[in-house]
Amino acid sequence: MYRNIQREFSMGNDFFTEPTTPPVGSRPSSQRMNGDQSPNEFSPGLLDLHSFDTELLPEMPVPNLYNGPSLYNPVRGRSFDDAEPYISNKQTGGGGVVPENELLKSFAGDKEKVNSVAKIKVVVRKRPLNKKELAKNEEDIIETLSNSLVVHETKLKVDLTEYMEKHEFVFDAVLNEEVSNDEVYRETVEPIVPIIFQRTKATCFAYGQTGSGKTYTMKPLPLKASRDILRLMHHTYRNQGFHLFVSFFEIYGGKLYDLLSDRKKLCMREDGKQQVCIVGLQEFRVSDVETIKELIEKGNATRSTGTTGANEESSRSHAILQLAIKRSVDGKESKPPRVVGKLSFIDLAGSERGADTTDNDKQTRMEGAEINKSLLALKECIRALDNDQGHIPFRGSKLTEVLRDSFMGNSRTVMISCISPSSGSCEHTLNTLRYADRVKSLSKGGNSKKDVLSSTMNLKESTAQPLSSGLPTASTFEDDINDTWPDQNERDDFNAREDSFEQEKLMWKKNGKLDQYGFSTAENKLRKPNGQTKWKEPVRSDIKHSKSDDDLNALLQEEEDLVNAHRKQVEETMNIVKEEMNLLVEADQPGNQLDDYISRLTTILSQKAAGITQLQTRLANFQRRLKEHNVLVSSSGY
Ligand SMILES: Nc1ncnc2c1ncn2[C@@H]1O[C@H](COP(=O)(O)OP(=O)(O)OP(=O)(O)O)[C@@H](O)[C@H]1O
Repeated sequence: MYRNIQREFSMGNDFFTEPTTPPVGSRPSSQRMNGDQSPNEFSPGLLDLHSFDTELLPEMPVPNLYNGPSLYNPVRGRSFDDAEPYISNKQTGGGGVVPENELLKSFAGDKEKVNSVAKIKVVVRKRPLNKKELAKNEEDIIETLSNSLVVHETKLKVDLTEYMEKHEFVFDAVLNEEVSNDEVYRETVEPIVPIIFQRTKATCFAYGQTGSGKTYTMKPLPLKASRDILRLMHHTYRNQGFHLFVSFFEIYGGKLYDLLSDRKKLCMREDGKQQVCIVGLQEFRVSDVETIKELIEKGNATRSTGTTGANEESSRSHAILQLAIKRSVDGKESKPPRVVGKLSFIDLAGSERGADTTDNDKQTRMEGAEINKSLLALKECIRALDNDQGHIPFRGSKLTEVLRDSFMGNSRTVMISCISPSSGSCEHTLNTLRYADRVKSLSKGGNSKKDVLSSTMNLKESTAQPLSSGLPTASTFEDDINDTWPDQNERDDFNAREDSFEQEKLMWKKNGKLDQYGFSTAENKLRKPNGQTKWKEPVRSDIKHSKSDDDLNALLQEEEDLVNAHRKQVEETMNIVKEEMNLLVEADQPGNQLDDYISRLTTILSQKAAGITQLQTRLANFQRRLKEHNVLVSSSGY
């Protein structure tokens, strides 16, 4: 009776009203991966923080890419050294032919279609079995259909015989192992490219266990998106003062590092208007694809990697690549351009880091804890946004703090859940799919509250960037600090610490060796939890990180624990019920032993009661904690 458990989730039919690409089909995986293939494509991805000026632009016309011949030549053979931060506004030459891009074309002149792009889209991508998995005779347990998939989990009965449990999930799209990166782009990012010219911020992130294909999936996306963005800028929006900016940074162990500036440590600050700024982040103004490619390659090469049992090239950091579209005010280059829209790509660290770190050192375990915290907080933020919750728990982690403005207002989110097909990864795969499912099931499409939030938050760009200077945001943020930090001592203190940090970095460069993670040893000492950083984070009177943040983190963790305990209890109950069924069958047999029946039934009932009581206690404790923090408004409110 309980051999097959089917979980069904309804699919939000709210994504594209008229998909221009046919649903990507799937077959049982006959095709296997020929070893660990390295993508022959470059770059991974990343994110941004400058809010944008909602009043800057009138309603923009929806782009029509196909007016006139292409002047855009993506390859210009420019070396990275030529790419100064803030590259001058050279038009590209050449006569490359713009390939047909059906989806972008379909947006032309149809604002309704722009609005119809759902707020949240959840896509699953299954990779092929790799060499190691094949060598271990691991099986492909994922059966994919057009927008659903079934996980075939092998389980053991009490008598140790095997049985199959099926878990079925439905998402906006399911991409099987035969789907190319081009198709992934068409399904995920391409639909949102045109709307970032419409004062929209969009975020695309990949989630999944180590080695599931996040980097492989994310790498090509920013470049493909840049191509389409430049195409729009060079045709539809030609001579309209639009510029494309690229930045690339990572969050490692809760700290920010600039991947385009020698892993320079960055500070994230929030001003009184709750606008988030990254102090010192280099932004490069770009006008051709080749330069973007070089920047992305440089960032990827700088990204932290470490070795784990699951994936030797495993990434321990969240990498955030942002493409910002800015526009000069009144088309005049003398004034700093303002952000119109932004597309952020986030290649998240492996989702199971905590579980994978038992054999590693303390620092690795701490990294795992930090990663888990941020993934949990990310889910909570998406959930809160779609639940119309007044309070969005951005401060649950550095990742969500940094993403804050990308989730506010007229935003779009695309989540790509990457999964391994192998039987050995079944548990992690189910966790990934449950995470994706929770994000999806919370998505309701339109959400008026978010728009209310955006207008009340007064989203304005806080880090004006001088068009002519080519300077990164650091210098301009100083002005912002001077404006918003009334206390001169605090400002001096902050500046002194920044100077000291820069000097120390020079010394590391001179003397230091890089450690296995690509960090200098000196930098590691700075980061070590026991040694504590040599200076504290700049203290701002209007930033309250302290207790409320800790409380929030603890609550988020408790909630996750409760859900896990519930899941475990359901599984245990099912096992017990199976045992009961067997007992009843035996009781019907002639000559059964009454004593045996009574004693086994007693045990079974006690087990059931104990499980329920345990869960009730945990639930009551959690409800009490929520009430203490004024989170729970009704018994079903959270
Ligand atoms: N769809 C795919 N087709 C072919 N090869 C793939 C695919 N997805 C992943 N791979 C290969 O699997 C290996 C692991 O992928 P990848 O590095 O992208 O994993 P990851 O999820 O980013 O891992 P980590 O979290 O540790 O960084 C790589 O060798 C990659 O080339």
